[in-house]
Amino acid sequence: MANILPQTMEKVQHAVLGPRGGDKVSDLGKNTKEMTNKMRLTTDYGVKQTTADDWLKAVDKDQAGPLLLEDPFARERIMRFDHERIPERVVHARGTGAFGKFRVFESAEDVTFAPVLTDTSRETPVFVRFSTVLGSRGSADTVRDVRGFATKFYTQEGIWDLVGNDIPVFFIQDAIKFPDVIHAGKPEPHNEVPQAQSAHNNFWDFQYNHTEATHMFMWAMSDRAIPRSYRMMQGFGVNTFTLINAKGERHFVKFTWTPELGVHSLVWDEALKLAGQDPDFHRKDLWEAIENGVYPKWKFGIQVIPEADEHKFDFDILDATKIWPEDLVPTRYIGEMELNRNPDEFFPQTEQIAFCTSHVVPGIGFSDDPLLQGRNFSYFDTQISRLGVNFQELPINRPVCPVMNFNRDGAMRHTITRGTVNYWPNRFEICPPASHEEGGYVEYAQKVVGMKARMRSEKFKEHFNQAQLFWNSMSAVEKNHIINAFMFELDHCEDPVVYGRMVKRLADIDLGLAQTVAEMVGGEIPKEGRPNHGRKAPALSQTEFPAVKPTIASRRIAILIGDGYDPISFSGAYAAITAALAIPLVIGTKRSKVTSSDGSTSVQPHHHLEGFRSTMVDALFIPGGEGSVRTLGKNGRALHWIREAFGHLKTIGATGEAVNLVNTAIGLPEVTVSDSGEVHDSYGVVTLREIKPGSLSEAVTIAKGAKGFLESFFWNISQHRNWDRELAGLHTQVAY
Ligand code: HEM
Repeated sequence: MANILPQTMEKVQHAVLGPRGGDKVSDLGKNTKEMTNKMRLTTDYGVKQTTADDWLKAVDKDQAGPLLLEDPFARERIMRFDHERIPERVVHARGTGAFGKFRVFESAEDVTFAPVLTDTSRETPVFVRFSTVLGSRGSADTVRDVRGFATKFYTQEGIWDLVGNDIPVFFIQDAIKFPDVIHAGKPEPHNEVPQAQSAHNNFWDFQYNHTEATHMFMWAMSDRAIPRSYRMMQGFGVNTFTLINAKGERHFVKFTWTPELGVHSLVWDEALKLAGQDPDFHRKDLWEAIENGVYPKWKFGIQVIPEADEHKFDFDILDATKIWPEDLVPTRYIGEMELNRNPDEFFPQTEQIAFCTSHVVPGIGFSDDPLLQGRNFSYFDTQISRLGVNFQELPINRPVCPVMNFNRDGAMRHTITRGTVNYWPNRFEICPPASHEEGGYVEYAQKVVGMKARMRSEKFKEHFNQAQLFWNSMSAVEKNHIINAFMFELDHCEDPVVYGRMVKRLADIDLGLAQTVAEMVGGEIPKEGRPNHGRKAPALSQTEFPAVKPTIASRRIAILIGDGYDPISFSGAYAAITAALAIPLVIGTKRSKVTSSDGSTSVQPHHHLEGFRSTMVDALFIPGGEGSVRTLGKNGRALHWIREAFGHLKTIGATGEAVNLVNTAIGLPEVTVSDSGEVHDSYGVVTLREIKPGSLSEAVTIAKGAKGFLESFFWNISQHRNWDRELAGLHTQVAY
């Protein structure tokens, strides 16, 4: 293969195609309108209308008459509305997205010539869509499911779509199985139940019968499947792609996103409740963070294997049910992405965005991964039925670089191309193919040999080693959560054949796991299992991914108050929470004004106790004040807030009289509280009985071993959840 010089290529392209704007937002500006009160209502064909309320009728002032079909305005409104819906995505139907930017801080030119991965001075606009897989468009955000993490890079060389998930492996090795795995997971065909759930017979029947899914279902039962936020998930390209460098050498590659805020999850009871209490929880969370200027960021990493090393591993590196363990192939972090702008309108942006794994730019290529190759066919094909053959012309999908070719016509064609020819070769030499040097995409000259046969290479047949590796690498808490997930899921399978077999399958991973689950779900308790190799791998447990630096930024912190609250603690905590870029949410016994103990101040709460729930916040603070605490103590919902936050392992802070309230509500001897001017931290319950001037200062440093009340409270919140509480079994002793 000839050498390719990216800089030359870029210069030639500029000369041939003209200057190019890298700014997707200004590109979208061509199609964006503002609505103002200066404008007047018109039909779609531009004629001003005098009413938006009355259909033209045969009518007089005493009698209603029939509507007249002749009214073009009314007909336009109704017919236009009748056709508003388009098919939802066949998978990943529910999602949300945001704009942002991507930049490499370390050039990967040793392995690729793609400027998006080598040019450190370049900022590439992106749009990211996060999603669940199984649920329909109107389903809930917090269900147990894989999350999609799809990134559209608007590069100067064309669109690169990196269509990944928050889990690095997949259920199947060969794309031909995709309809089966999705049918088995979606609602069952006879009654369309259950919605957005894997907890049913068909899902688990398939998992048992299809052993290559074993590794993936372990991930799907882990905390990865119930993220706290899209902002706190890793992303993985999953499939094996290739990178080609300027010398024409090829490397295999896997792509990874790692969040700056750390990888964090909900707890299952919270996820279950949120699905009903706030089905848009993740959607709102991303929106709120961006609106508040707390922009989520991810490091971009690559794992790279030289072509010559393809067969050096005991697994096939083209098998999407396998990870490349980091001790064998370390991740090299080379870039960073920030999401910093919410869409203007959901439908033409987040809904109409269309990702295709087949969209890659020069310097990036495919591998023979049999899942990826099927995906490369499927995405383009599905966009044709969802959006139409001209889907790439839609504003959100069109590249920021020039597009020119002989594709023509089709439903909803927008582009008007002047000239007399629509074919190549033509006598004018219009729109010739680009040469290599001009940036034309050149397939890597890969030698292909083989028989034409429906088979996979030998290493694809091993299905359990990495499922064991994953289980062995989990922390004690994560193992508990996986056990509980199986207990829940298999309890929802009514067919004893399904749960009985699944328990046997678990013995292929770990006998103790299988026995514990079997006892709970009612399957026969296995006596022996497949020997566990005992190996562990770094970077599989999400405890390996704390936030880059301890922070409470963007965390929601509820402050519970009633009339008679202590104004000093209240305002001290409120100011410090705000200064730390977290979100204070005042939850009152009512939403009308609540007055402080000395009558000096009053505050209008954001919500009242019934309207909002502890599930929607990360932590709880209750200031003292005799009257407030007395009222809260008699309010069952307030007590439930405290107990539920405790059960969900959240940090709880209390000062003054509220210390006793918290102590009584939790009611466990193991959880102790402050009885003086000393701050006390017991299992993440942070209390201070006596408030002195300066006890709650606004400037808080978040660091381990903090002594002050807010320091200790914030440090606990920055750790996400109090796992010691769970390890001591305390969370299960409180009713919530
Ligand atoms: C490595 C495994 C896979 C991953 C990581 C993955 C990821 C994703 C993601 C993130 C989306 C949502 C895109 C969006 O937000 O618009 C999606 C949609 C979709 N995926 Fe996959 N997928 C995988 C496997 C497959 C396979 C094997 C097929 C078919 C052979 C497939 C077909 C589809 C289809 C048809 C859609 C809907 C696209 C649309 O309507 O816009 N996926 N996938």
